[in-house]
Amino acid sequence: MSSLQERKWLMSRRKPLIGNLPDIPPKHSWLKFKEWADQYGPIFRLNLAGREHYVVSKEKIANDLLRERGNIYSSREQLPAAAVLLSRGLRPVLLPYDDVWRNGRRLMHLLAMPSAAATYEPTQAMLSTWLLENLIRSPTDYEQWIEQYSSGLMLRLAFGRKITTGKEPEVRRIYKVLENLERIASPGAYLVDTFPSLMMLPKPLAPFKQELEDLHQEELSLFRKLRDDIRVEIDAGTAPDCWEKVAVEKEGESGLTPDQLAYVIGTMFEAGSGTTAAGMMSFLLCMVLHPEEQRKVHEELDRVIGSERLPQFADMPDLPYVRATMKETLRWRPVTAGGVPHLLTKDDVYNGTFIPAGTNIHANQWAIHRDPELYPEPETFKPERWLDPKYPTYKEPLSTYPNLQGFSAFGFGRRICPGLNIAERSLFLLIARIAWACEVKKKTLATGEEEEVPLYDYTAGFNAQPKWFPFDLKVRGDERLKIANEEAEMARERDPLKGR
Ligand code: HEM
Repeated sequence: MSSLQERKWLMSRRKPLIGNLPDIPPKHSWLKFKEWADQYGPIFRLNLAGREHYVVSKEKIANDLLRERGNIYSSREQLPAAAVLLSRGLRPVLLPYDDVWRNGRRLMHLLAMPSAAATYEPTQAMLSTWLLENLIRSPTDYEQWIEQYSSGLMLRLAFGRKITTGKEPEVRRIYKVLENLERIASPGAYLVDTFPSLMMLPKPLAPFKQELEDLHQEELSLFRKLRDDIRVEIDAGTAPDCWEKVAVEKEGESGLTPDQLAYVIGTMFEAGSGTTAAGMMSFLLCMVLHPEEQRKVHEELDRVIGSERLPQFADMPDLPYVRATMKETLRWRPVTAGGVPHLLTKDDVYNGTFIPAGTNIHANQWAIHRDPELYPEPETFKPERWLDPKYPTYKEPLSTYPNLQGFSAFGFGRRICPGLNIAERSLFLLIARIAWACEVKKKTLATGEEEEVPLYDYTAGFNAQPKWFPFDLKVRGDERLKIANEEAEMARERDPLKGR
C-alpha cells in the first residue's frame, strides 16, 4: 500500500477512540476485508479501539512476514476474555510465543508429525466406514455423522475413548468446552476485548470475570479428569495408546506442568474437531453445487478403484483428482476464512511500511484464496487448477501433488496448523469413500424443479461451515451399498475399543 493510499484510508475511516471498529461487520469480516483489499491493496491497516491491525491478502506477503520473519511474527495477542480469563495462559493455540508454547508445540509435533499421523490411519479408516453407513442411511443428518467422525477421531486419538451415543457425560462436557471457546474467542463477543481497561473493574462491577472464571474451572477440571483417568489406567496397566498417555509419561521431561500438558492434549482435541468437520461439510456443498466436477471425481474413482472395494490410503498417489477436489474445497470455502491472527513482537519495516510491535497480522484466507494472479477465475470451483500445467498452481509429479502441505488454508510459519497431516488423511479418505459410494445432488421438488442451495450461507463462528442444506443422496449401485455395509460391520468387530 502506498503512503498516499494509507493516509486516505486512515483519514477517511478512522473515528476517535474506536478507530475502524464500527466499519467491521459482526460476522464474516473476511468478506469486508476482501472488499477493502480490492480498494486499498494487499496489505492495509486498521485501528481497532487503539490497537493496530494489518490485513494481508496476498500469500507472498503473508509468507514474507509470518514465515520468513517468524522470529518476530509468531505471537498471539492476549485477549482478556479467551486468552487471559478463560484459558489462564494454558491453551497453546492462544499462547504468546514463549517457552510454554514452544514446549507444547514440541509435544504436538511428536503426536502429529507425518510418521505419527500414519499410525492413525486404521482408526480413520474404521470411523470412515461408520460415517458412510450413517450417511447412506440418513443423509439429512449429515452434520451429525460428520461431527461424530471428527470428534470421535479426536477423542480416540487424544483420550482413547469412543463416542457411542454422543450423550456420554464426558463427551457432553467436551462439547460444551468447545462451544464456549468458540463463542468466547469470536471477535466482539466480550466488550473487555475491545476495551481492556474494563479488566480493572472489581468483580461485582464486571460479571464477565466471574462467568469466565467459572468456565475456566469447568474446563480445567474436565482436562484434569481426563488425564487422571488415564493415570489410573496406566497404573493398572490397561491404558489405551493415546496422546494423553504420552503426555502423562512425559511429565517431568517436557518442561511443562501437568496442567499445561493436559491443555496441550485438550487443545489438539478442540482444534481438530470442528475444523475437519467444517471442511467435510463444505466438500458436500461443493459437490451439490458442481455436478460436473463430481462426475470427474466419480470417473477417477471408477477407473482406479472400480466397484469391488473401498478406496484406501494406499490409493492416495493414484487419485490426484480426489486430492485436487479436497484442496479446491479448502481454497474456495476456507474453514478459518479470516485466518488466525499473529502478533508482531518487535517493530518492523516491510517494503517501506513501518509496522509497530504489538500489531496483529491477519492473513485473510478468503482474500488470499481469491488472488487472481495465483488463482485465475477465483470465484470458480475448479479442481483442474491443481492438475493442469496451464494454471500457476500446477505442480508435478501428480502422484504427490496436489497435497495440503504448506497450503495457506492451514496458516503460516511457526504457528502453522500442527494437525495438518491428520486433517489431510481424514479429508482424503472421507472424500474418496463418500464419492466412491454416493452421488449427491440438489433435491428435486414436487414441481420437478431443483431446490436451490445457497452459494455462501455459512455459520458466523471461528470455523466457518455451511449452514444445513438439503440434498438428495443416491448410492452408486447395490454392490457398493453391500460393501459399505459389510465394511462398517467388520470395523465394529475389529474395533480395538470394543467392549471398553
Ligand atoms: C481442515 C482441518 C483444519 C484446518 C483448516 C486447520 C487450520 C488451522 C489454522 C489456520 C491454524 C492457525 C495457524 C496460524 O496461526 O497461522 C491452526 C492451528 C492449529 N491447529 Fe489446525 N486445522 C485443521 C485441523 C487440525 C487438526 C486435525 C488438529 C489436531 C489434530 C489441529 C490442531 C491445531 C492446533 C493445536 C493449532 C494451534 C497451533 C499454534 O497456535 O501453535 N488442526 N489450524
